[in-house]
Amino acid sequence: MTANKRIVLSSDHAAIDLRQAIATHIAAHGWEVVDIGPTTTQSTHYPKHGKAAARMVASGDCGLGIILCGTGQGIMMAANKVPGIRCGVCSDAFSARMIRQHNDANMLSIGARVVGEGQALDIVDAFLTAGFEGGRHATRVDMIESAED
Ligand SMILES: O=C(CO)[C@H](O)[C@H](O)COP(=O)(O)O
Repeated sequence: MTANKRIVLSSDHAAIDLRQAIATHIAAHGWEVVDIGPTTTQSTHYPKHGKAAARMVASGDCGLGIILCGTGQGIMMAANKVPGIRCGVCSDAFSARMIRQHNDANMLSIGARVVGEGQALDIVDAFLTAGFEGGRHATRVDMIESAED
């Protein structure tokens, strides 16, 4: 669990409807949603949306972030270029729980062309209710965060 209950959401054009469904769902569960768009299905470029959301998490403005594109892959790659971001793509709830418990992920990426709304909401719930376990996993996360060799 994170103390900062502000969560940033963003996507590209492929995931507008699913992003809005997720925003409604998590707002109903006590999260302060910061939805930075976009709001239309006009074609756009996922890297700028992924990086914008990632910067809000990296700065501490938001405790967590959820980002989406068609597969979840491209926007995840862009977010992970921002220092301090650990973002995983998940298509199942088990993985979403584990990226919090073992990897201390601070962002979740979902593919709107991969999973349906019900599955996506299960993934989001798993991500938001799990907490980092620390211990041996902290050693490994520190290794991720250390300078590349
Ligand atoms: O999944 C994505 C990136 O990983 C994008 O959503 C996808 O590439 C967009 O494709 P298109 O411009 O054909 O809608």
